[in-house]
Amino acid sequence: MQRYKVAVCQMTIHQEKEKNLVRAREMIARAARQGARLVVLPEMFNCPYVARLFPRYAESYPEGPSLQMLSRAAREEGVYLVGGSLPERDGDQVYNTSFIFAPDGRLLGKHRKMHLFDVELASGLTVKESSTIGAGNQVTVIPSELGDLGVAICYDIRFPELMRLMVLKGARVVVIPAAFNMTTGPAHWELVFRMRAIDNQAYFIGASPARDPMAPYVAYGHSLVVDPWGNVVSMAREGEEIVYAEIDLDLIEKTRSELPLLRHRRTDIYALELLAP
Ligand SMILES: NC(=O)CCC(=O)C(=O)O
Repeated sequence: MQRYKVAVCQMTIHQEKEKNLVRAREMIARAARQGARLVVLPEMFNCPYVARLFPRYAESYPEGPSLQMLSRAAREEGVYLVGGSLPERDGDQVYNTSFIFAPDGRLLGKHRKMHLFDVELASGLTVKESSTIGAGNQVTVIPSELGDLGVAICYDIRFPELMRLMVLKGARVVVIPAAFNMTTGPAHWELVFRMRAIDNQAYFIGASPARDPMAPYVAYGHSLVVDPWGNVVSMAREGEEIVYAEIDLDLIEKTRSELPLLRHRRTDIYALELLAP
């Protein structure tokens, strides 16, 4: 499929998990009715973005209610679904994980956030994801008829090595469930998505929660789709909404043939090496 519609669901996240599942399900249905083939939810879509709460909301695959809902929604609506992320329990460990489903409800793959957001910003914002969750160690690229999908989570986008590894593994559309905040969002959100798209000549899609000024962590919003030339094709404002964009896979080839950055890399001089399996 060379052209298709993507829908990015910028949903408000509530304390109650059940409310989040109902809202996500409604938005997926609405996106499908508008003709979206790929639907994307934000980071930690089923729980507030508060590290100490992650274990309480954590679920295991396949029985977790959020995971059941995602699989069923993908099947009932006939869409590819990047289910944002949620706290995933695996034995004693919890991860910040994105699960990706096919239109028949099958799990296509998952990405565990690789770079944990542990920061103390001068604005007063302190986050320590590593206090409750573990880091993933896999580069995630999912073959699909929509063009191979690279998936990473929020802070992961700041690491150009990971983005480039995904693209070298074939990713043409990179999907990033995310939740930048009111300090880093205005400064870096749009820039970093545009820059990664320009570097890699691929589509970059960022899905944020809607901004809730009363939340313990205030998300920036501004979910967006950036094309391989670095143009912002579509961008949300701060409130709850679904933004749509057309993905045109031919534009990737066109951009790469006009400006062959990937071919012009001096791999005789430097290398990017994947050390983990
Ligand atoms: N949830 C996150 O990883 C936040 C990352 C972030 O805000 C950033 O600036 O990077």
